[in-house]
Amino acid sequence: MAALPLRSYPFPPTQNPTTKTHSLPNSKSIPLHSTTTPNRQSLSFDQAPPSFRHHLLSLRSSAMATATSDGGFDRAAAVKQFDESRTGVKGLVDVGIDEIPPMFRHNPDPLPPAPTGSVSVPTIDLSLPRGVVVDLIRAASHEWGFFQVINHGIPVSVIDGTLSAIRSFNELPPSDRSPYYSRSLTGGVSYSSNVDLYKSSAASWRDTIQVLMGPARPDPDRIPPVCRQEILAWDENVSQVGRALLELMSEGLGVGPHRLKELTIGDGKVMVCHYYPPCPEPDATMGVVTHTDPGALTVLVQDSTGGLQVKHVREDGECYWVDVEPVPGALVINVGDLLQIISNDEYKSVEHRAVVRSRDKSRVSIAVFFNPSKRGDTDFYGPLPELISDEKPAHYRNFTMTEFMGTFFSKQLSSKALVDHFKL
Ligand SMILES: O=C(O)CCC(=O)C(=O)O
Ligand SMILES: [Fe+2]
Repeated sequence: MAALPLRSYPFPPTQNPTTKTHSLPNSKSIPLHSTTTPNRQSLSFDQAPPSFRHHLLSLRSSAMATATSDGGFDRAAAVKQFDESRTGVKGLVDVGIDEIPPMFRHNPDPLPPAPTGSVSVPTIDLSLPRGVVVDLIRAASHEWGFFQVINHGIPVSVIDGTLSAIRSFNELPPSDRSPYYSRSLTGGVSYSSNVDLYKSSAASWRDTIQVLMGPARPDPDRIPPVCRQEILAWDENVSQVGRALLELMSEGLGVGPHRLKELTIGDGKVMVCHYYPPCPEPDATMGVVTHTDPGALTVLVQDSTGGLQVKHVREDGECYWVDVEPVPGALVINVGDLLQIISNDEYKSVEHRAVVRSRDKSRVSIAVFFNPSKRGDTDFYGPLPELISDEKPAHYRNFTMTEFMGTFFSKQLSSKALVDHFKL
């Protein structure tokens, strides 16, 4: 049985052959930062140590325009140099760029935003009577694949403290962040920019700390001290809410509250802490490109900046991007591909993305992906037999998690290919 949770987010922890391999930092040898007095200020270029300034300047010129001999833009070289800066997108902002490097430019998306106030992702109050909550969650999971929950039991102060700890890490001086920079998830923790950097056709405006939280937690010393306690506490809190939601969603399928838990969904956990730096050209780039989450269930918390959008087909057949408006204290829940398959399409895994909103404000979001921990060669997943009948035949074939993960890692993020791959 594979011990790893379903995935590294959003893409495989495989090392590009052209990239230097950096081992995870030995936290004992890197400078430690007080967790009680985090540095909440961005480091300006002038404050950076001289060696780092030189490094950032060379990065700036290369990322801004890496010319090929024929005068074209050498994307591969720009990507490599950017990665080797080991300071992420925030490192570019630290240098004071006033336009985004070409490697971050995305083609405009033709899909329009929903007319203001016309539709919104449902917000569900978990303190309502259980039967009501089950019905509301079932309907939202079917129609939207997304919903927000309030009164889930995690205090707003904990949410705010966790988000600000992630911001603090990303706003440490670049030379203090870079020892953590790594694409390798060996040891269960990584900090890097664009986990799919070498696969995507355009890079996104975000940096990410990933932590594999289940079935086993990593050595806490591998998590940067400035956000260590908060990350570990967030795992505790979100796991409780995740388990409660899985029970409610299991009940919503009419198979009793424990059916999804029996499949060990909830025991495999990956936490991804995204930092979207302020951006000089927000409309020219993306925070996260259009994708679906491959796992079973995602629990996400976002700050008040906004930017998460869900693709929604209205009753009249029109398709729009709908903002998942930040609701103070709320958690955003979404169905992943695996749960869509297990539910035989009762619940929908819906495409979403994060746009970049601000020239002068950063955005932080933290997603926890819940997946099965049982991953043996004889552990098959597919539509629950209880949901299959002559009237409702199975829409998908069965598969092992090894096949599921292998398929995911072979696909691009911005597609619905994973679900389609297993369709009958
Ligand atoms: O930052 C966000 O709001 C979205 C992140 C996301 O979709 C993901 O991590 O899968
Ligand atoms: Fe996502």
